[in-house]
Amino acid sequence: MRFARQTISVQEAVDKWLAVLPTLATEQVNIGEAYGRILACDLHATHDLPHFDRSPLDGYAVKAADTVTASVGSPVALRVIETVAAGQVPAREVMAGCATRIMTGAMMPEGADAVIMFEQTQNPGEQSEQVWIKRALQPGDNVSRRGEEMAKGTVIAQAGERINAGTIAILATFGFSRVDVFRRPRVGLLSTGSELLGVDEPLVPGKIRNSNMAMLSALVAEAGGVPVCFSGMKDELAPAKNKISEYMQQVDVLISSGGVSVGDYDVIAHLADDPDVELLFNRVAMRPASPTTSMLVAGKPLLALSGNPGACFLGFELFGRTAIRQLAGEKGVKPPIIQARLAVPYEKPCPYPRYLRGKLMEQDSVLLAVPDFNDKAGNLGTLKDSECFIVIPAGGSGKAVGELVDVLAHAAPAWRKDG
Ligand SMILES: Nc1nc2c(c(=O)[nH]1)N[C@H]1C(S)=C(S)[C@@H](COP(=O)(O)OP(=O)(O)OC[C@H]3O[C@@H](n4cnc5c(N)ncnc54)[C@H](O)[C@@H]3O)O[C@H]1N2
Ligand code: MOO
Ligand SMILES: [Mg+2]
Repeated sequence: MRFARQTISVQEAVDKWLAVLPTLATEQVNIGEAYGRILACDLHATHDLPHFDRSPLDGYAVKAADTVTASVGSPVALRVIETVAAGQVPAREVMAGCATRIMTGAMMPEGADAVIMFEQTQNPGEQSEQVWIKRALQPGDNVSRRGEEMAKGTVIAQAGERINAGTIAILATFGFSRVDVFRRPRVGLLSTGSELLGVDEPLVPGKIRNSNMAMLSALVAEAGGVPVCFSGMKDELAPAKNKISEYMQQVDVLISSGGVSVGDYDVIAHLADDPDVELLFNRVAMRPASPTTSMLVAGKPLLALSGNPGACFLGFELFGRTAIRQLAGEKGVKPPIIQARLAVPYEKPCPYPRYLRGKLMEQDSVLLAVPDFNDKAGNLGTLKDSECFIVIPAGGSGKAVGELVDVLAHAAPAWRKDG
């Protein structure tokens, strides 16, 4: 099994992997904790929006018919009968020849069918009993009608949507102080490698500090999962098998790093021979991260990423992030592929599509993809700068400068990052 591997495409592998993931239960949370969670049911408008006719301007509510002859040279005089602030209910009906002084957001008085802004009136002093209208209005001018934006019952958000600040505004408007969301997936993290030291341990010859575990924990949290960090495993098969079975009981999905290649001590690769393991794939047509493996262990999903930090990062973005988002109930989790022009040539031929980390930038209205040439799978210094993967197709001799390439964006572009 370790050596005889069947290679499948990234697309096939992602589909196979996502297909085995369960759907998680739902729970109710307060609106204050809903940001970033995934809605578990469709939400409908509980009332018309707005739910009363209102003024979108500071001005005067009038009968449009009273203003038909009004112009700058020949303004029309109306009698001001009342002032209405936002939050108040008008007391008086606007009759012919009258106007109500009205503020932005205030309820329209009966009888009025248009609003004129202060700037198009004359002598609009607060105490004035008369106002001169300098413009003719049509019925409905400058009035936000009841239900204009949404009618009661309209679907305002759908199950599977990630709740962002805009969703929160809608929830608040319609009085949803509690909301049904999917439970956050518990994501077990496991590193394999007898060479791994804790972050606070001193270096000794032949050993390295465990960076994948810390990186994956951050990536899992970023994707909306709850990272559950298990203690690292030595490259010893029998204890590794027991530990993996035990850990899997405690989480919705287990993500491991290392031990997936063909080395003598690659424990995850050996695991695939176990009778209660259903292997989904153990070789994907891509570089790096081709040995990325996934399997069901006693029915539970295990994503085994390769130990090389760059490959681990890419494997997480393609399979880990999508899995966490799908487990969390989100719809449309596959990263959209956009096209950009290659900013510099990439002329290395490759038997598999190569996923180059890079950045996106705009120059003269053209979207440019700028590869990171620190692309050895074992390198990690520039992972922090990665905004996207630039896909160089298999075969041929790479791509020339200016050629269109597929790009998978995975992080906020630099202009959206905090700080
Ligand atoms: N004969 C072959 N050898 C290798 C092949 C191959 O096809 N034939 N594939 C190579 C490729 S591609 C990759 S990727 C790696 C995959 O390695 P593993 O997933 O088995 O990972 P390890 O062997 O455990 O480690 C690889 C590398 O990464 C370092 N590492 C491991 N874990 C961590 C961690 N938690 N934090 C930081 N760095 C880590 C480890 O020390 C190794 O240097 O196999 C190639 N070999
Ligand atoms: O898949 Mo490996 O990460 O190319 O080194
Ligand atoms: Mg190995």
